[in-house]
Amino acid sequence: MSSCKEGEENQLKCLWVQGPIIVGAGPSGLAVSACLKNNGVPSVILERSDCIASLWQQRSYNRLKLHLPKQFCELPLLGFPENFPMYPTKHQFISYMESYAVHFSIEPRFKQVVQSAEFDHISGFWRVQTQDTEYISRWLIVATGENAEPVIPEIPGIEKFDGPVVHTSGYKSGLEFSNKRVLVVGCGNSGMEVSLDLCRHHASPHMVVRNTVHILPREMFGFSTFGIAMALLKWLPLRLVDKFLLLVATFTLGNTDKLGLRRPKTGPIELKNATGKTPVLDVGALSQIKSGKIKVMEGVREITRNGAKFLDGQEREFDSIILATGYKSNVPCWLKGSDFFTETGMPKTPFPNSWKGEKGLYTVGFTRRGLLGIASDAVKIARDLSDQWTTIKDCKNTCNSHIILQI
Ligand SMILES: Cc1cc2nc3c(=O)[nH]c(=O)nc-3n(C[C@H](O)[C@H](O)[C@H](O)COP(=O)(O)OP(=O)(O)OC[C@H]3O[C@@H](n4cnc5c(N)ncnc54)[C@H](O)[C@@H]3O)c2cc1C
Ligand SMILES: NC(=O)C1=CN([C@@H]2O[C@H](COP(=O)(O)OP(=O)(O)OC[C@H]3O[C@@H](n4cnc5c(N)ncnc54)[C@H](OP(=O)(O)O)[C@@H]3O)[C@@H](O)[C@H]2O)C=CC1
Ligand SMILES: O=C(O)C(=O)Cc1c[nH]c2ccccc12
Repeated sequence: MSSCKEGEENQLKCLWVQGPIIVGAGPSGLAVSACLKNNGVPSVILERSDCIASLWQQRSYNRLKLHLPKQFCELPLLGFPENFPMYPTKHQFISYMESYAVHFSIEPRFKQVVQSAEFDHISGFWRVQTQDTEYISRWLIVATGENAEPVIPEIPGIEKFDGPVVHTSGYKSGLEFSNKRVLVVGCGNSGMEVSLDLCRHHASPHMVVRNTVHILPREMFGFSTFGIAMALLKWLPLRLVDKFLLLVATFTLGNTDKLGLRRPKTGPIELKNATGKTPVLDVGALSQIKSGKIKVMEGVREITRNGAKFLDGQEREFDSIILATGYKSNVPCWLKGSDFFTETGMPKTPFPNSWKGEKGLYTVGFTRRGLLGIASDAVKIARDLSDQWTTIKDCKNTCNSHIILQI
C-alpha cells in the first residue's frame, strides 16, 4: 500500500491498495483474504469494529453454538481443530477464526468505518472512504454480511414502555432477566434460543409469533437434519426433500400448529433458498413451549407503559422486551452508483452467481447459505481475481505502465 496524499488538516489520507479492498472482517472477509493470499494476491481488510468477527465477539449471546455440524461451518484451507465437538460453541468458533487470521497473517485495519465506496469511471479505480482515509483499488470485495444491522421494527406504543427494550444482538444472557416477565418479539432461531435461555434463568418468556414458521429437529435418526437434507438434495428434487423433512419433523415433534407454530405452505429448504428465511433448528425451545414455560403469543397490537396488547385481545404485563426481529444488510448506506444490489442490500443476481459484479466488484457472504455459502464465494472470488492479478503482474513486468506500477 502506498500513500498519495498524507493527512493535511481536515483532509482524508489517501492510500493506494495492493490487491483488492475487502470491507468487513467477519468470516467472509477472512475467508476471501486467506484464499487470495494462498493464490499470491495481497488484500486490505477494512473493519468498523476493533476486532475480527465482531458479530460473534460483540453482538451475540453467550450460550450461542453453531447449529449446523462443524463440517458445514469451516472456512476454506484450514479446518477446525480435531477436538472440536460436532456443534462448536461461539467461543470455540471465535478462537478458530482468531487462529485462522494468525495462520494466514491477516491483519485488518480496525476502526475503519466504510462510509462510501464508488467506482471512479475516469481513473477506473474504486474509491473507498472511511472516517479518515480514502483507499483506492482496482477491486472492491463487499464482505459486510447479511446481518450488518439489527432490524428494529416500529411497534405502536413501544416508546411508552417503561422497562428495557433490547435487540438480540445486545442480549448476552438471561441472568439479568431472572424472575422477570419478558416479551420476546420474533420466533426465528434467535427468538427461540433466547426464550430457551430465559427459561434456564427462571424468567418467564412470552414469544410473539405473528406469522408462520418451520421448526425442525436439529437431528433426525442421530444425523444432523441439515446434513441429511444436503445428502438427499444430491439425488432428489428439492420439494421431495422438503416433504421428507416435514414428514420426519411431524413424526418426531408432533403437530406444531397446535402450539401456535403454523407452518408455511412452502417447504423449509425451498423457503430458505427463495427468501432467506431460515427454518428453526430446535435445540430445546419446543419442549419448553409444550410444557408452557415459553408462552406463544399472537401478533402485538400495541405496547403500553407496562406491557402489551395482542391481536387476539389479550393484555399482559411485562418487565422487559427483547426484539428477536432479525438483521439486515447495510450495503445501500455506503455503496454508491452500483445497481448490483437491491434496495435491501442483497445482490440482484441469485446464487450461485451473486459473487461477481462489474468493474472489479465482488461479494462474499450474500448467498443466504451461511458459512457454507461464504466458503464457496471466497474460493470463486480468489480464483477469478488471481487470474487478473497474474495478468496485471505480467503486464507490469513488460509494459511499464505508470498506473499499474502504483498498485
Ligand atoms: C446469531 C447467528 C448465528 C449464526 N450461526 C450460523 C451457523 O451456525 N452456521 C452457519 O452456517 N451460519 C450461521 N449464521 C449465519 C452466518 O454464517 C454468520 O452470520 C456469519 O457471521 C456471516 O459472516 P459475514 O462475514 O458474512 O458477516 P459478519 O459476521 O456480520 O461480518 C461482517 C463484518 O463487516 C463489518 N462491517 C459492516 N459494515 C461495515 C462498514 N460499513 N465498514 C466496515 N466494516 C463493516 C462488521 O463489523 C462485521 O465484522 C449465523 C448468524 C447469526 C446472526
Ligand atoms: N445457533 C445458531 O446458529 C443461530 C443462528 N441464527 C441465524 O441468524 C440469522 C438471523 O436469525 P434471527 O435473528 O432469528 O432473525 P430471523 O430474520 O430469522 O427472524 C426474525 C423474526 O422476527 C419476526 N419479526 C420481525 N419483525 C417483527 C415484528 N414487527 N413483529 C413481530 N415479529 C417480527 C419475524 O417474523 P416474520 O417471519 O413474520 O417476519 C421472525 O420470526 C438466521 O439465519 C438464523 O438462522 C440465529 C440464532 C442462533
Ligand atoms: O444459520 C444460518 O443462518 C444459516 O444460514 C445456516 C443455514 C444455511 N442453510 C440452512 C438451511 C437450514 C437451516 C440453516 C441453514
